[in-house]
Amino acid sequence: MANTPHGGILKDLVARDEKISAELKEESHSLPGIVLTERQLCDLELITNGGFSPLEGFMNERDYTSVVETLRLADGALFPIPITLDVSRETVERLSMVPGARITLRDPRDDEPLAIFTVEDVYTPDRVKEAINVYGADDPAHPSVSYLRNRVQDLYIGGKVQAIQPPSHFDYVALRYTPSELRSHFKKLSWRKVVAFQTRNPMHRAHRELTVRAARQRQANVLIHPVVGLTKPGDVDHYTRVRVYEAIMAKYPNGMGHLALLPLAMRMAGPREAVWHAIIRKNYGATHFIVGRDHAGPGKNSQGKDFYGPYDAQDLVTQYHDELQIEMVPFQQMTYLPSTDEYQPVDEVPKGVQTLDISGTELRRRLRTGAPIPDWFSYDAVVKVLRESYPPRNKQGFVLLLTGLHNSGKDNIAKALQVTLNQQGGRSVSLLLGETVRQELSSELGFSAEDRHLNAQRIAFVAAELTRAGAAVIAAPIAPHERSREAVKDIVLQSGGAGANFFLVHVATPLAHCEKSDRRGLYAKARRGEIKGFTGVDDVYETPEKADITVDVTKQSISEIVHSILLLLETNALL
Ligand SMILES: Nc1ncnc2c1ncn2[C@@H]1O[C@H](COP(=O)(O)OS(=O)(=O)O)[C@@H](OP(=O)(O)O)[C@H]1O
Repeated sequence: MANTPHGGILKDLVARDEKISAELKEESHSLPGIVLTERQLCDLELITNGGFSPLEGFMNERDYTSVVETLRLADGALFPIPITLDVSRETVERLSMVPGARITLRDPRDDEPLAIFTVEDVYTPDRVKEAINVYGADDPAHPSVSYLRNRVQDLYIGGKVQAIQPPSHFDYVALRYTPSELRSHFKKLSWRKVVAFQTRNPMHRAHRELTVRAARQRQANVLIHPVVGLTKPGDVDHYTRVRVYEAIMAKYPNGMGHLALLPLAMRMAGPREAVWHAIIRKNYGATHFIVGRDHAGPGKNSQGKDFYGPYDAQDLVTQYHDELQIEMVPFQQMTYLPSTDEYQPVDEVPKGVQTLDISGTELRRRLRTGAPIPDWFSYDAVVKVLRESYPPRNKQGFVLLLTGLHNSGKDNIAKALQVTLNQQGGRSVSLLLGETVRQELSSELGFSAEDRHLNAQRIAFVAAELTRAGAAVIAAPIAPHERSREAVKDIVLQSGGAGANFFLVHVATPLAHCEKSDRRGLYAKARRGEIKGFTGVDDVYETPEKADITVDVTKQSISEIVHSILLLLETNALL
């Protein structure tokens, strides 16, 4: 038997409105619409599937103020996190959002109408109070306070929603359960007690041991219920995590555990968030809920101290225990005992018995360097998934941007490097010579500063896509402007995936040499005025301010230069 939903009734608005969804959809086409943010989309999904029961919409001013001040809705029901729909003043005016107005809420990914919202009120939130009461401090080091200050729009609109359809998902569809679906699943399997485990991190053996132990002690089953909506910036992406969870489910005793994904936008609100998580798990039918040490903690504040005490979350959940009607299971820190090859709660290990642990930082280091991760810590299948997503440096992609004057030798260095890297093997090597790019990608561009910048950005786009797939990219445009070279670096580092690396090589061969040895005669043509705006003749080449390495073919042979670039890669552990 699944647990009773919070407030007694599961507010499955999708099921409630199913009979009129076709009419609602028809109506939505003629209504003004707003495109939701990613966070609002996650919130709407949980409002309409019943995960946020007893909510039936976004909070009006009375509920919002009451939640911020007392952790309760205006009718007294416990609900610790404000669920609000923020819009700009301009939108409120443009769409005439007055009480009674109906508005279509649209999916930001495909513009599909998801719900119709009826405006109850429009109000100005007290952001400072919201930050202090909900997150504990008006400190922008807290990701939700920073979000509140920088991303949240001026006004909140309160009101109920009618569901047209749930947001569509194309990833891990079979693992996405609504509260009703999960409840049916528990019923089908005759699960009476279910211990839910919240996580936003990859799971290893210690997590498996602690959840199995929690379930055995209570003769319950386990629901692994990870968040795949929005988590803390910098977390492991959910694609990787779900593959990890799938791998670890196979390690549970037969029939004990079930994996379901939760499309929640976390707020990292520590104690209040733990109470909220308990309510959500109750709505999904769980009878027990594991609350961690520093549960949903955002890390350090701007003074370098933790935002919340390690047990604040457990204390607050305990405080509301009677109302919550879900049993809190305090997270037990598990540690490995090599002498008996088993895990035990840290506080139950007899004095003098050796224990082993690997910290998160150490694990990341081992993944980065390819160092072994022992069997006692994790499972081969889990490590394999993590290694695929976080390849060690010698498998990561990189971009070498060779910049220099025409005929500076950059093309010859690039080609020689390509051959040398191909000889080493292990990565596919791509060469983006200036002239090739001009022919294949930028044939309509000229040599104005703007066109050169655009050309550089196209190179960066291609290079980032290739590095993300683990390739070595050698790009050799003239790239005469600092701004363009910086742009290439930014694009590669931002879009090139977790392990993108960028190096700037300045081929600083003096102009006189470039010109004298130019067998194609381009400099001569430029001097005669037959080519206008030629770099080094009548157009500027800005010397790079921060090259990783500077080379010059009048001082070194091509093979010496290639060797020094290989040493640069070697020093960075990329070879
Ligand atoms: N006005 C002018 N200035 C500079 N270069 C010129 C110009 N017109 C044509 N070319 C030839 O175009 C080749 C490719 O230039 P790039 O795309 O590398 O230049 S840039 O990075 O966009 O500045 C470049 O060849 P490489 O230096 O061999 O790549 C030049 O030969």
